[in-house]
Amino acid sequence: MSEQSHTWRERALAVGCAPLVDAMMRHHEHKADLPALHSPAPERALFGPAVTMQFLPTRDDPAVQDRGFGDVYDEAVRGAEPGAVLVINSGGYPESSHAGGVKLSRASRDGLAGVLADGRLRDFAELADAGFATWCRGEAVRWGGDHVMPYAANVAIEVAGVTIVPGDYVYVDSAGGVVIPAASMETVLTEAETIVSDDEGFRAGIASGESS
Ligand SMILES: O=C([O-])CC(=O)C(=O)O
Ligand SMILES: [Mg+2]
Repeated sequence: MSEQSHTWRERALAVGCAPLVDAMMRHHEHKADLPALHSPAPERALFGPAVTMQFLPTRDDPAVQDRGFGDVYDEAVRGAEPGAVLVINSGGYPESSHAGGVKLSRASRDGLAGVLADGRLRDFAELADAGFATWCRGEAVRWGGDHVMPYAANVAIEVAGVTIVPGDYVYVDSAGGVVIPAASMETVLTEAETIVSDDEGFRAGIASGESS
């Protein structure tokens, strides 16, 4: 992870999700917040620059080629910095499995910060022991390859009604998530820190009876 990303990670974890969402809303008009998601290790927050895998509904004819998870994954992470976040869209089937412990063991090998999937994932017990953070729509037991297939790497994708482009910074914890354009990171973090310190002031005012 670059020095810059490392510093931003520390600062993002210190402020948490809601202040980051508030700060995004002060600087951008588009929706950037993600709803609360599921994780095999919910105490592990996820932060880092996005690489993307675009899933599509499965087709069984040669007009749309199923490239396989490994090929699309390798293309997505090629050149990514350690500490990147693999982001996967639903392909229209958020209840179907998009990957599991075996496919995602690549994220440990490549030093990713973790995975954000707008679909379900298999093997939560395995993923809980992996050295990265995982957030998704829930656990699946059934293979999902007859519903969705990985199609393209590092294109813009949609997750929970939010556009994510490669290089955006993604933050997810047990409260929910937020997607921050790289060019806005410094501004949004500084704003979020101001919101946290303002909130401390409001709380003190309420406790002392000075604030109505
Ligand atoms: O079989 C699948 O597609 C997903 C899975 O369980 C794994 O990657 O371990
Ligand atoms: Mg499995």
